[in-house]
Amino acid sequence: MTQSYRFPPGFHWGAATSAYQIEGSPLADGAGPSIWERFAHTPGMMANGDTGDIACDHYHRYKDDVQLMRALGLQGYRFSIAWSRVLPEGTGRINQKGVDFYSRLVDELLENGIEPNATLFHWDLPAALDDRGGWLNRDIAHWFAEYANVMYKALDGRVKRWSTLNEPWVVTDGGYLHGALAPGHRSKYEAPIAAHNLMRASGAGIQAYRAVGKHEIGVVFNIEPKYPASNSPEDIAATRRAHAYMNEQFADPALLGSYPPELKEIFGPAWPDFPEDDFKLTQQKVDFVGLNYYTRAVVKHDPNAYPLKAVPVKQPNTTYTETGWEVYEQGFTDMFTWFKQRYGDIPLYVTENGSAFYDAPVAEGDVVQDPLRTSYLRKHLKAMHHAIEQGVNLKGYYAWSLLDNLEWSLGFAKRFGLYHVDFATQKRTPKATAKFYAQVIETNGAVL
Ligand SMILES: N=[N+]=NCCCCNC(=O)[C@@H]1[C@H]2[C@H](O)[C@@H](O)[C@H](O)[C@@H](CO)[C@@H]12
Repeated sequence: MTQSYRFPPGFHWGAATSAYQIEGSPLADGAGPSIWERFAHTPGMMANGDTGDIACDHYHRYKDDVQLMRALGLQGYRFSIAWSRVLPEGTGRINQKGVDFYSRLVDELLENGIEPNATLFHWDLPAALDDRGGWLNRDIAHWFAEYANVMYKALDGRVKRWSTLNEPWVVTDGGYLHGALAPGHRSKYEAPIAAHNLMRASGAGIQAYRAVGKHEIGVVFNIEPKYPASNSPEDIAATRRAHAYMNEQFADPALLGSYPPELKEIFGPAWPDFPEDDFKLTQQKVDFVGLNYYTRAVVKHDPNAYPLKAVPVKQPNTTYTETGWEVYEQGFTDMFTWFKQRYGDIPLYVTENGSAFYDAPVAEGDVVQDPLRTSYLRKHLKAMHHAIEQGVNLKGYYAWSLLDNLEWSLGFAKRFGLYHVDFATQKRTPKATAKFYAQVIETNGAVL
């Protein structure tokens, strides 16, 4: 009997983006600068000197982009809100024109039968708050709750699914430890403090929602399953450290109210003794958790690797994407199994999954042929279906990304979109993967 890949009735199919990566016009209509506005305009920080000044011009083209979503039959759209568009100084004065943009976007989605899924923070912290210490200042938990309340008041009731943060690991690893992302710090003393305050802020945002919210709120983590390069005790210990650092450092304070012991092992004296009371804030009941999956890592011990003493090992005879990530769909299934075992049967959404491959330019009206991206999607949807068959409480899937966009400091060259964007003309062109995904949605997976 051939395997059926039909998903449960009501499984939710969507696509995802984020504000700084697609909107453009970062300072329009009274918006304040974010740390990404500053970082992108700092020479040497961005590939090819790319910035989010225009990006996909979604700030002006959002109605047309909603029609692209409708053409795929999307049931949901995950977007983020630029904090400094609505609170130019991060706290205090509200910029109503900024709030109005997101209100118009939500209404456009609802009018087209697409469910809005809003992320409050997708890395673009207001620069004014960074000037006050940003994620290193414990007060940011209150600043974030103030911002969250402004958006709950403006959009709740129309937005039925909220996320506090997107991928706090990337914010601290990229923005505070290695410096490759905004705000570009390089300190193993700052990274744990920023990580902890991110989870305090997320907890404060969830608490604020419980007072006024009518629907669902959760938090989004990137998970990258780790596999030892050998059975040596050193490699197994290195894998354990890498797993705790990337996959447990944020979910544990949110869902267990504690940190894994490996973090003190990794950071040593740079790991603060956080007040026990903090975990009463970081640990809040969530309605769902969003998991972003791209790849796995095979890990070996390396005494010179800072600060993990662990490094990834490139795998032979397999496919890697343009961002250097191994195509490994078994890791997708393994991720769900691990998550359920450690944190219990919390409703889950895949809030991001996708791949960057080179896309050849096409003639007018054609479809961009992207077989490697279609293969990645097909393999990962099947792997996700296996997880559901194994009893994982998975409610939906958001493809990353609706559009080719600004891949942060890697610029526009790394293309994850279901739709190709010609950034010189802003023309959107569907890729073959978009057509395939539309069939997946129409048949609820039966076409896989
Ligand atoms: N090494 N390594 N391993 C993989 C670690 C992945 C960490 N980066 C992400 O998950 C980011 C997430 C982000 O939300 C989005 O804004 C980004 O555009 C995508 C694509 O990059 C993904």
